[in-house]
Amino acid sequence: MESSNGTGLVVSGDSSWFYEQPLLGKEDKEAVECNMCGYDDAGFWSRLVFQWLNPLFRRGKKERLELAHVPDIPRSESAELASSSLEESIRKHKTATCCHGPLGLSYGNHYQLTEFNTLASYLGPLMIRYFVELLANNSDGDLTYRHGMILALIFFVSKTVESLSQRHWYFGALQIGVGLRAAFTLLIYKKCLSSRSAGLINGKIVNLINVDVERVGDFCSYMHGIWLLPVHMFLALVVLQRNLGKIPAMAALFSMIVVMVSNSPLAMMQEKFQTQIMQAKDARIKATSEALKSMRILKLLSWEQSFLKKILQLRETERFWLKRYLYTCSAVAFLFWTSPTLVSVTAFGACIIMKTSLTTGTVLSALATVRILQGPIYNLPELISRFAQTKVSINRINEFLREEDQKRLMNYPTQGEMDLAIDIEPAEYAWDTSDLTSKKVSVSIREKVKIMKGQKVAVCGSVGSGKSSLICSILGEVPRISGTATKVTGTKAYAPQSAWIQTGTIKENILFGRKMDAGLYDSILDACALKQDIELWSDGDLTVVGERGTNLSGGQKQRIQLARSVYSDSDVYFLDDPFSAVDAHTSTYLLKASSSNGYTSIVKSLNLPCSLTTAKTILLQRCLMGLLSSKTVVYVTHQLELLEAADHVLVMKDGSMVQHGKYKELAKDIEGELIRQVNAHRRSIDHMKPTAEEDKVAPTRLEKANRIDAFEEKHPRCSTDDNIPQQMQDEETVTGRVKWTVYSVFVMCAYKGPSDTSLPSPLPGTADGQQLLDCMGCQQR
Ligand SMILES: Nc1ncnc2c1ncn2[C@@H]1O[C@H](COP(=O)(O)OP(=O)(O)OP(=O)(O)O)[C@@H](O)[C@H]1O
Repeated sequence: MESSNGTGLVVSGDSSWFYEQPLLGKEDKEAVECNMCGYDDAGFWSRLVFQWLNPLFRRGKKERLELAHVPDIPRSESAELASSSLEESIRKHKTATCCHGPLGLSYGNHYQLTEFNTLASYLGPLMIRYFVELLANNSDGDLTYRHGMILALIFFVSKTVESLSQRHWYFGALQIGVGLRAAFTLLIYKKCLSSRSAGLINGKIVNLINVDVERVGDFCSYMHGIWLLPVHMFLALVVLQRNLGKIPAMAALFSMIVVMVSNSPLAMMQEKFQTQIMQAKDARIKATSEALKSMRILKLLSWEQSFLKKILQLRETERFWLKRYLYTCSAVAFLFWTSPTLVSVTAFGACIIMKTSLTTGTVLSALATVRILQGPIYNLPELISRFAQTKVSINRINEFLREEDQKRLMNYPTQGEMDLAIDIEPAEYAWDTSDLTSKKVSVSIREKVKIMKGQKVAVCGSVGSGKSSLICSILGEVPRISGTATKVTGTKAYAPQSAWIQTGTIKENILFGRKMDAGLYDSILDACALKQDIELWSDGDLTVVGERGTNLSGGQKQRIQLARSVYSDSDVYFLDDPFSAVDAHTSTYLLKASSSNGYTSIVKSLNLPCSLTTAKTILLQRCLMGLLSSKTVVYVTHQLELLEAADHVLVMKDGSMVQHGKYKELAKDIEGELIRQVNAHRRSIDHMKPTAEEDKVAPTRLEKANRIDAFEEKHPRCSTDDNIPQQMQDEETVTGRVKWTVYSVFVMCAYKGPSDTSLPSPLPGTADGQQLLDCMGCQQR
């Protein structure tokens, strides 16, 4: 059994899940050819020295590299494979913290690589002493020559092993990181499709993918740092003890610990400033996107200046924290670059006190050892903080992946219920379940309601009475806090009140990955009153809509979304006031069309005062009686004239379903909520109706519609839809080197002139100078 929604994402009811990404571009032939020559075909040597990348570099030398030129990911590294093994592992261990499980083999190789790298890196400092002593001895002879050659060979082999193992270690870490990122992203994506309350956690999902998954992936590059630090310290102590003796080695160890400890508060400050920066950034991005989204309204109301002021204020706050963060970074960098000097001074100081004799060989060996230790010492606080952050992220992902699935709520008809489409059970639902002690019930259903296949169910109620929430509850989007879940049999299509449009052509948005059926497509365009819009655009249904349909009117978006839902050919339809945003132009067209194709009787019988209301009613009527006549449809409507035609009416008041049944039965209860609403609706219609005198002078609605239409035909520019940009403008990209003027403008803007440019990095510069002086001093000695 299969379930789909208005977004076109199709979910199968069995254990296999599949996804449609209809708007993704197709790969070009050249790209496919180029992708053949990748990592997969590479032999041992090619992989060892990364020779398989050479064709790409050669191409990059000749022309600008495009994404299509980058070799494809090998099958063994594909997201599908990674996610299925991760899923399997999570199923076995019942937690996402076991994410290393499926990647165990790669981790095993990794440990060996890091061990090789660490051991090889200390061979150099250990051998320097012998090499210098050999050169200082100056005694010639075959033995010295042979010793020299052996030492040189050891240096060469150790450096080669160190370099290759380090490259493969980093490459492997990135591979694991990217694999984990892809696997987790796919799992979260799958979970979004099956999750019971995806609507509520949209922001959370974005954070899970953007922040948490990213963090887990990044941690792979750092994960060995924690266990490697003691190994580094042990090896360094061994080398120092051999060269300088026990006490200077202990003094060096002490100063290493001091550097690490003094690094910690700085790392904590960095973390705190980073949090503040992120909060300030969130606030600025929120305000900026709000302003950009409503730019037209801002301009119409001349609010540009006040919004600009608000955004500048937020930028100032962000800059404030960024400045502090960068100063802390400078202090950390200072500590990083001076730590070898501090450790060497302590070690050599201890040597002087202990009167240990120092030779050029021992000094150079000790300096090289301390230099290697610099990285692990510096990285420790960051490693600890990353470890903690990654643990939090994995827990968050774990929690999300363990949430209840929609799949479990899907029900299959039993033998006696073959004709049952929706079985609404008494239950309570709440949008916000964060505070369970004072939970506010959003939807309350007190009685069972059985809806049979093919029935049309109208949901009515005043504004904010919970009609949309009821639909979402039936769909399982609102968390259930008590009672039994509603069962929906068959595939579902949902058209929400606020339309969702994806960037692409109108046609792609309607088909949404399904095969083209010209007859059905045409009849859907007609039923959803989209034909006249498509005729207006020069590219017809191939017109590209902007991001989230920015160049479409609200009514057009709603009708495209409805067309998509109808095209999905589902069993049960949930339409949430699908024509709430019908525009005047469409209503004019519909009224005109209805007078010529048999809908005049409907128009007259409804006796509605306003062309918009009439148009909405006709549209809904056309959809329900036409294309969806054999389907089960639950629709929210404010057109109470249509309630009589519905097989079942659900009446909502203050979040509760207060009445349900056939219209005629409900209408008998003159004290009931339905009659109260119908009367209020009639009163508002009467209020809008012209008086008898006005009627004499006023033209009929159809005449009026025809006049408007004639005017629009004469003056096409006045049409609401005519000024839609026909094509999305392609983003302008410039290629080549960044010009020096760009750097100079940046320097001038950022630091108010070149004189200030050295400000952010004077300390590391000093440290470098110190290092240089140190080495020179050593040479002198
Ligand atoms: N996604 C949501 N998250 C949290 N609360 C929501 C959400 N959607 C609706 N609500 C709340 O549920 C209540 C009922 O809103 P709902 O949209 O269901 O009413 P409605 O009858 O459909 O209104 P309208 O006629 O304007 O469409 C409101 O108080 C609203 O704030």
